[in-house]
Amino acid sequence: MSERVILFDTTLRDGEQALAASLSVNEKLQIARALERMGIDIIEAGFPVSSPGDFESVRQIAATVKESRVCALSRAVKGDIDAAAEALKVADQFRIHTFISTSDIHVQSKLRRDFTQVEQMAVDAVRYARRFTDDVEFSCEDAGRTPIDNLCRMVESAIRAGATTVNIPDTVGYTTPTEFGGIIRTLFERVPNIDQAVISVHCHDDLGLSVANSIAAVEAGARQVEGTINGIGERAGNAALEEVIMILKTRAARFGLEVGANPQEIHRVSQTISRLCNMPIQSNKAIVGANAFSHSSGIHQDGVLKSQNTYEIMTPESIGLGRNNLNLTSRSGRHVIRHRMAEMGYTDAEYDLDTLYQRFLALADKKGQVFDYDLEALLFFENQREEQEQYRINQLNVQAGSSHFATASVEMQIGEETVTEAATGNGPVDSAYKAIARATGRQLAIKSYHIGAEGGGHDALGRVDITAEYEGRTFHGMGLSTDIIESSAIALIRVYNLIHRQQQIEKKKQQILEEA
Ligand SMILES: CC(=O)SCCNC(=O)CCNC(=O)[C@H](O)C(C)(C)COP(=O)(O)OP(=O)(O)OC[C@H]1O[C@@H](n2cnc3c(N)ncnc32)[C@H](O)[C@@H]1OP(=O)(O)O
Ligand SMILES: CC(C)C(=O)C(=O)O
Ligand SMILES: [Mg+2]
Repeated sequence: MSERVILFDTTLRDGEQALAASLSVNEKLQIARALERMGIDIIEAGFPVSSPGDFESVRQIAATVKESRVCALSRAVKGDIDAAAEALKVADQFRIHTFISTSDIHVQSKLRRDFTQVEQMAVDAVRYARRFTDDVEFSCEDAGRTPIDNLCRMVESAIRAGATTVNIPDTVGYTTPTEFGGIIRTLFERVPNIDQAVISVHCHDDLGLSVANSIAAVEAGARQVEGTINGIGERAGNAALEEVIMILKTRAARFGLEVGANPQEIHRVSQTISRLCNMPIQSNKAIVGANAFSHSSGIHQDGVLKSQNTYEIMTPESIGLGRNNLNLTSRSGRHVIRHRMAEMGYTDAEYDLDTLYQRFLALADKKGQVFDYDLEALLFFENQREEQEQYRINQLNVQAGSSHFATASVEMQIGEETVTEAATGNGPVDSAYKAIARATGRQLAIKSYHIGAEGGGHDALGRVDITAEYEGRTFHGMGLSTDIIESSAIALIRVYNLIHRQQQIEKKKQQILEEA
């Protein structure tokens, strides 16, 4: 049997570090479940010591995800490791990932210590983490700029202390493929106990080389690759895992390495993450960009018509595109909806068929044909609704024309109370937002507002993404509807509910502190 490359996804940790607004617990759970369905080996769910919200999402992911191993990050600090272990302990098996910098610049300027002290901190942290689990990963932060003698010394010490995976990050995306592959090769040549741990890599994209560096490392013997879906992450991002997967699959004959993930899930996972993270995908992005499988020029089109492999090294079907040939309309029944959901990987337990079907019919009546992404959008909103208990819109009416102010009236449910308000504004969205703000009694600063379309053609769903600031924190809300004003209102209500939930979490934390 061939060797295996372990896939480690850090979308929920490194990826989330780069978002304008943090994800809610439910959004993180939805992403974790999509990654699990895709067959990712290790899911880094967060950095529990960093906030009560992150702690709670790691805890819930550890309690829910069964097929992938859940991991959490900690500095080489006891309190961080305690928080990670506490959040993860609901799972039967879990990984603690602890790290500390090894490069001269980080050791001296950031940690303000010498290398020997840092080495001792790493050893202590790994030993301490091993008290909670036998799966401990240690990362040498900024390994790409670390003098090779120090790197070899740190890797050897971490393994001796009990690290079962040692990760070599190119934290600032500084190295080139030949250089980075050379570092991994040197570790294999010089570290005497290296065969007692899996060697992992974690590359950043500052010079656009993260995937190339990861592949060079695999060629040199690394057997875990860390990355994120769509390459999101700190600054220019992390290695895009979908690219790593498709390189190892498409060029399987060259690498001869097994990868567990199901590539047919790639398109959907990528779309889900882009939508929830409010991170659009550039159209020419490899594998998941809108143009990745389209052919524009005559000579190419002629070639593809004669034989697809003239210009396609992989098929769109291989990443889960274009598998649906059953039209979904208001004449469709529950069986086909269930069939499509199962094809997309959703189990019956993950949604309520009757509720989804009723919402599907309402959409099909408005829109005609309904596509897979519409079903996913409906499910996404069903999940959001479950969370949205504090603020709800009962009715929203807007009047707008070219010659006068727009007027909006809204009836809202705020907890147990029904509140009615009205406002005028510069346009329909402005007036609706003012009426909603009056009803809630909370003023937000809207920092960005984007309208887009989900799906193609004039009957696409209108999608609105907003970011809004409240008391120094940024929140992201997304709304989808056939009516763009409704989408705008849904996005805003989502933000109000996120603020409410954040305040509940803070309150709970305060209570725990007071009781302690
Ligand atoms: C390369 C990476 O992606 S690393 C992960 C980055 N992710 C994040 O930082 C997101 C989560 N971070 C946080 O929530 C906060 O930064 C916390 C909770 C971890 C720490 O917050 P604070 O205690 O306020 O410290 P702050 O972030 O300002 O500074 C970091 C401190 O940790 C130290 N530190 C940094 N990395 C490590 C490490 N791996 N091990 C031990 N100490 C470390 C720094 O030297 C600094 O210490 P100092 O206060 O003695 O100077
Ligand atoms: C915490 C480590 C693995 C990291 O994200 C990095 O070095 O980029
Ligand atoms: Mg990183």
